[in-house]
Amino acid sequence: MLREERKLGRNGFITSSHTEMAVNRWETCSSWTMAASKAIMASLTHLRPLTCAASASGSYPSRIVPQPPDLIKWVRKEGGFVHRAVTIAQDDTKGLGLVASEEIPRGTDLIALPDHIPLRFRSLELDGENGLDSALVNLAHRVPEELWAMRLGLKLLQERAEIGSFWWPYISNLPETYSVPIFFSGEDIKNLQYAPLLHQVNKRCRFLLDFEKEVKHFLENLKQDDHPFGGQEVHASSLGWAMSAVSSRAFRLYGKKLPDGNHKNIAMMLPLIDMCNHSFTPNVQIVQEQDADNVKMQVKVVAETEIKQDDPFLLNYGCLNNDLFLLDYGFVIPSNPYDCIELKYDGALLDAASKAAGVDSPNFSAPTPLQQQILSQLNLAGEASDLKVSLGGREIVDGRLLAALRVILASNTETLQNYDLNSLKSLSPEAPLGVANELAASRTIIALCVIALGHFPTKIMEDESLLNQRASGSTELAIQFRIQKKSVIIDVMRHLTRRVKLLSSKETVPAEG
Ligand SMILES: C[S@@+](CC[C@H](N)C(=O)[O-])C[C@H]1O[C@@H](n2cnc3c(N)ncnc32)[C@H](O)[C@@H]1O
Repeated sequence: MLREERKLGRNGFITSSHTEMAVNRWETCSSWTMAASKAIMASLTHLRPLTCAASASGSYPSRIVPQPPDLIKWVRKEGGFVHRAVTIAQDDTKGLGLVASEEIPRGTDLIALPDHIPLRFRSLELDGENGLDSALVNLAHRVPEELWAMRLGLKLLQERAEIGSFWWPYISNLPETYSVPIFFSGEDIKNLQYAPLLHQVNKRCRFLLDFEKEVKHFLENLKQDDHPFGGQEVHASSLGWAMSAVSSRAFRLYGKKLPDGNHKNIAMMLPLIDMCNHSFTPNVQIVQEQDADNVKMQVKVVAETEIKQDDPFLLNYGCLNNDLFLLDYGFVIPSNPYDCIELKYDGALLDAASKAAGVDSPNFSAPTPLQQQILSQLNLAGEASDLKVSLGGREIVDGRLLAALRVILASNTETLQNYDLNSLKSLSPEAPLGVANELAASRTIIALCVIALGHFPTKIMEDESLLNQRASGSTELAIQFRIQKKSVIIDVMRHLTRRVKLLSSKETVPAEG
């Protein structure tokens, strides 16, 4: 069957091949914090459509078509259930969202989507090689697993291109543009000031630019009938649009039960349900119901609390740090309790921090065999070591980093003979290796924070005054992101300063002879 195709026009589907590679040097961060001290950044910015005005600060991206069909009506027409109190409304800062038009008791079913409404990549799930999808399946297999959003994105692009697609009423309601950093200008990527995120953005841009070439080459040799996008070219910008649409809206739900009893995770886009915005204190949740044969599945949204009239319906997208919120969803959460900064465990750096904290000749660079053995158990030494550690988040200090600091700063290594790894990793009020050791470890972390802050080229006050000037949406987002990173560091310093004060008051003054 020859399928009718819709032109992949406008937004994200620019036919220009002028993909610019913004090459920047990352000069502000030394290797200890950063995976890449000189990151080459590829930016998709010049593929962004001129009409695009997405930003996190109140101007909303338009939808794919100016007046898309009524999504609620469509879901009902297709056999889904939508509670009469569910309405779509504009939020001040979050784009469109779902709002309650009347009070709703806890436990009420709000939306139910039958099995055929979610948009998923079924032939990929089956690993099928059949029919019209085979070219698409083949392309999807070239996408690394960690970029699962691009796999489903290929299916979304195909449906977007096809006139008469079942999902057109849903797709036409999708935002035309996304505020994720792959679409930032090179300058705004630099404005993030945080190399681990730059590294991720760079990786995604590189992937999209390379994948564009791979897709083009693959499609060149296909017959028109087998072409997944109706003969149309696909560019990095359209691939980026699709990847962002999926990463910011898709859910990974239970799929088929595997022979080992576990369920396969299946990514799917849930029309209407994906209009719910995020909160760490949600009032609705997603419930999945499988039929008896485990073949068909219904996805529901249920009120988790009582919901007042005019309240938004809010889902928790996950306990994520701001790197993931920005990369996948294009927004940053102020005072996010899960935000953290990433550091590399590095002996020379920790020696420097310890010295700055007043420790005499610390030996992070030359641990004793017993210390080395404990570092290996912490996975901070040895062949398969993982040197990424973090500050901030729920843990405040990464347990592995804390344990390593305590162990290396132990003045009497005999105290290590009967160590308990769990108590060494815990920032409980106890000082597992004594008060003096705890003080040295806490002060070293404070010094580490000072060094980390010093690597940001601007101070929070300067950032705040930049925010008060008129900036574009992506510049604002980048500045908000880096303010939050610096705030995480300051919060860790505050926490440890309080700890030092408390410990100092407990420290016994040695009696003079
Ligand atoms: C699943 S969609 C929710 C519906 C979306 N607001 C819309 O207009 O279609 C996720 C997107 O909503 C926005 N969003 C959701 N929760 C947010 C929040 N707490 N703060 C800012 N933006 C949010 C972000 O643009 C995010 O990528």
